[in-house]
Amino acid sequence: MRLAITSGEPAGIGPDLCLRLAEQSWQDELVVLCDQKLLAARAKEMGVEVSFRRYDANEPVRASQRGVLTVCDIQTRADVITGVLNPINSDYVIALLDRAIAGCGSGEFAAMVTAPLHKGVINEAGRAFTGHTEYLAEQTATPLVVMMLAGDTPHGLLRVALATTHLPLSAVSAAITADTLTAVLRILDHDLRTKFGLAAPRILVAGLNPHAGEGGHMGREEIDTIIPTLERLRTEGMNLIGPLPADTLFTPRVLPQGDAVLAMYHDQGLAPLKYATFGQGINITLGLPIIRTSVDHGTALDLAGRRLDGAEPVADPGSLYAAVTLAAQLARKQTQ
Ligand SMILES: NC(=O)c1ccc[n+]([C@@H]2O[C@H](COP(=O)([O-])OP(=O)(O)OC[C@H]3O[C@@H](n4cnc5c(N)ncnc54)[C@H](O)[C@@H]3O)[C@@H](O)[C@H]2O)c1
Ligand SMILES: N[C@H](C(=O)O)[C@H](O)COP(=O)(O)O
Repeated sequence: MRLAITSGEPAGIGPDLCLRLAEQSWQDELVVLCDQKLLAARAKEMGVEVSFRRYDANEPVRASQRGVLTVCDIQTRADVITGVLNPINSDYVIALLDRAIAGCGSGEFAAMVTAPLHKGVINEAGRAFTGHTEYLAEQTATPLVVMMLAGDTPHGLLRVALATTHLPLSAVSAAITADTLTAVLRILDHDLRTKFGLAAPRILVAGLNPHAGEGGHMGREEIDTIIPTLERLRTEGMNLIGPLPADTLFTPRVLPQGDAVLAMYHDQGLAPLKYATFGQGINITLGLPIIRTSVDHGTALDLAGRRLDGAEPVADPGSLYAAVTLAAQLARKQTQ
């Protein structure tokens, strides 16, 4: 298998983590999409010993050797200062994504894995951009996709999908309609079956309001939208539990009752997930025609370029390793 790894924001930890993929060998060919000059400079800064092999799409797919990084060289638009954002390089970040999406679409790559980018600096460069998830949906002409993050906790694997993604909190209620909730739950149920092999996935659905609305006394979204939608989808055979009060949903007694949680908005679901799994979890876009996984963290500008000599904390590559491993598993499953 050949997997594309986009290195993300050049001033952040994406290039550092990509370099650290070469700390082990991989069964698959990992092709890092990055400016090779930037990787060489960052390796020097971090004290990493690695050699680079230029990617050639016409060569046969090969396993990745420890100590060697295969690089699809795409040049930054301006010199990179580690830890310092530069809007001029936003086009470069987008070019990495476009190259990976095109390669996944043509079959050149079996999957894409994304290192973190910085949404703010891309907007500052004049491009409306809310995240990989939404960009991938747009670029693959997919009307709706679902963001799901997952990671191991002491109580078992936790999967959290989101009914809404990157939007202001003030816009969340209006975004939760019967139609969108229905579409999100259909994608989640379908992909839990097909991608994760769950024959009858049990989905714990969070309410939106405190105490799931307290019978309508603390908000009506549960009564007006969520409950009727869940009832309708249950008649189609979906195993849906809820709406449950979100504050006690993420507790060891409730979580084992489901295979995944559907949270109504970003921080409702991701705050408990990251509390339990940060640095080791993965992000996957469900409902896409291509396979895309990602890390569970952002650009961590404060950690970029740190030397690996143990003198100070460095970015943990665990989540990128987990995202690559999952992408390869899903790609393999798809070809079986
Ligand atoms: N997949 C992605 O592209 C992705 C995911 C999350 C956030 N972001 C973006 O990243 C930017 C910065 O976001 P933020 O500051 O909210 O979150 P962040 O994850 O970059 O940083 C939050 C904290 O976690 C630490 N941290 C992050 N990754 C780490 C790692 N691998 N190992 C050890 N510590 C780590 C940071 O040093 C910081 O203290 C924003 O633009 C955000 O939108 C991108
Ligand atoms: N919501 C994600 C998180 O908090 O980890 C993150 O912002 C990444 O989103 P995209 O994969 O859509 O860029």
